[in-house]
Amino acid sequence: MGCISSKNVSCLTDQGDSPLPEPGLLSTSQQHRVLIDHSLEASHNSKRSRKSRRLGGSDLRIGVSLGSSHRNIEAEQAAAGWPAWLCSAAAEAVHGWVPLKAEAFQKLEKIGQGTYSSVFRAREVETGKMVALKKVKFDNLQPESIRFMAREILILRKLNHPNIMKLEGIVTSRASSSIYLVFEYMEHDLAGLSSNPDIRFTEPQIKCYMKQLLWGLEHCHMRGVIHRDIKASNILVNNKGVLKLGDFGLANVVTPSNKNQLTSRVVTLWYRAPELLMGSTSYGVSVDLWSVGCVFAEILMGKPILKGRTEIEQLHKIYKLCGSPQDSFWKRTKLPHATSFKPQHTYEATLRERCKDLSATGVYLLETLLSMEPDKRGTASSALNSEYFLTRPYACDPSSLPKYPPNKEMDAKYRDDMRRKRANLKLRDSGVGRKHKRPHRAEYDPKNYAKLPIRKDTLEVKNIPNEASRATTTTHGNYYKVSDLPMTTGPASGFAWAVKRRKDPDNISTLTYYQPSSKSQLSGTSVAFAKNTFGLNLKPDNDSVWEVQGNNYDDVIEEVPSHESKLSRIGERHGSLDGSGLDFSQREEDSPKKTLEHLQFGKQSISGPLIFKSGKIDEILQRNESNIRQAVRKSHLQREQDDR
Ligand SMILES: Nc1ncnc2c1ncn2[C@@H]1O[C@H](COP(=O)(O)OP(=O)(O)OP(=O)(O)O)[C@@H](O)[C@H]1O
Repeated sequence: MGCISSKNVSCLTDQGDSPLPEPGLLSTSQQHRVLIDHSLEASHNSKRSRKSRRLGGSDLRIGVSLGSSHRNIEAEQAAAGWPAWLCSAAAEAVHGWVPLKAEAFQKLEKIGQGTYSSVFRAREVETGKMVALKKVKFDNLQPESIRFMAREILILRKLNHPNIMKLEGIVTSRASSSIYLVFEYMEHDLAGLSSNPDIRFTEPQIKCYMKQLLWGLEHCHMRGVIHRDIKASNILVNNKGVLKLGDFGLANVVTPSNKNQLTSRVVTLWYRAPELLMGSTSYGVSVDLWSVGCVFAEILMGKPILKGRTEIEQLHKIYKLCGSPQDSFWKRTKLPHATSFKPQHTYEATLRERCKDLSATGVYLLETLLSMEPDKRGTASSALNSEYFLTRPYACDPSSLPKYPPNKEMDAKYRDDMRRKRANLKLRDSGVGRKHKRPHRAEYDPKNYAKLPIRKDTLEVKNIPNEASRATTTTHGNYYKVSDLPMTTGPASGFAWAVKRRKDPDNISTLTYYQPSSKSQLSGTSVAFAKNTFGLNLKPDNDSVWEVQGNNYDDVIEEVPSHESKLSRIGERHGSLDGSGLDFSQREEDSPKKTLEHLQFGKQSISGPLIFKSGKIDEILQRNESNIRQAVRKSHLQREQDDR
């Protein structure tokens, strides 16, 4: 199976010079040849590609860079069956391929729900082979979101390794506004397996998974690809014990010569490296190594090790686990938010205590991967050469791994939900919600935002579905139900800003809104706090609420948020370290229309730093809580319908 090259097809299928080949089966090597032959070579040589490299900072740019006869290529692609919207926005991604037909697959059950996609198990009719179909739907066919997905495709086409999820083809039809990416079917993901109480991995098994993960990552890094969303649910495992790294939706390509800035709004919160939390825009592949460390700890312990709900809580947990950085770090660091995150006192590392069962070589590797300083994390190759893998017990063979019943993050969530439902029936009624739900990269539903009656004069947003918006939302894995939220800063907080905030009586039990047009009105706390307390920029008819710099795709592939754009996110904020800080965020998924209406507090729109007294807030929050629940229910129902 697979998309076949429109150029190679004649010799493959013996159809002479037929310009319209039928999709068919290709051997792996043929498919590989197709991938190498086309697309990327073209993109590297094109003028447009050089321009976008200059503009945006990656040597892999999405854009039409197919040489002089762009129109011809579009026509050729249209003739091959690609929809016009796809050819015009992302010709490069599908260049040399022909689409697979929907009828070639029998769609079975839904097996995964991502932020931008639903994943289904399906059977290839002709061969009976199981595949995973990742349905990517484009609201309004916005070119930015199409090109965004195109980058994922291009990166997948660039990679070819047994431990990297292989893109086998693309299903689409001229009439449809969505496409299906076809992947080999994987029975499990590491989130589902490691959280299953019935499964406890042995050391050889853990070594086996870790080695495969590091091999896959080494392949990416050697090709300049930073994954930027490594987490247990993006690591898939099949019944032969083969592990594959998936979901390259946030990946980007960096080269040594490429000095452009990257966005720090990447990687799901629990797996996010400290330098990203501190706002680094010049990071490298070591952010992936940090995430690998988190995954390593997760499969050792059977649960995620750093489950922060806010950026600041995440860093606090990191300090408590790995120790806070030395004074010398704070003196020399130039990370934009470092001072906001400097703890008042130092923390000793507790990693060794928490990993008592792990061998010394394992602890050493884990400590290396979870080094606060990126350049101490080593590389995927050095990790593979570490003593951990070279000492007994050695990694087992993948084929000797037990066969588990299908187990995915989704199954784990279902298990959790059922357990929670049973145990928390009463709590739910009194408004207490989930606190540590596994974070997704993003959790918002643009469709619902689009209809909001937001006043243009008070709220603004720039163009959206691009990497920055997608990345920005990564932090929305963390959310509280609003009525849970403690409204004062607790005494245990050790961070400078939190202490400062306590000294300011107006900042206790208040909500401070940011008004884009009046920076001077930010409340007395640090900007770092304010930016995440409640920044909201909205546009009346846009698909999203995230503001990013630039609205040209090439410009925004890597967002470097301005001061203001950083202030413009809803739902992400610095909470207090002890969880007692002011918090008014909610899941994006949980906060569609109704929620936002209520963020305006009825008819009162947000037009400045509004201060609410705490008593009122409780009342408002309770009202919001019930409205949020209603809205969530509606949006889930809607999503279910859409998926059908
Ligand atoms: N090839 C596959 N085989 C089986 N299941 C898969 C496959 N690819 C993805 N899934 C399942 O679907 C889920 C979502 O897929 P994916 O992560 O690619 O989507 P996404 O929209 O990028 O998600 P997220 O927002 O969580 O990053 C995965 O966690 C996994 O459980």
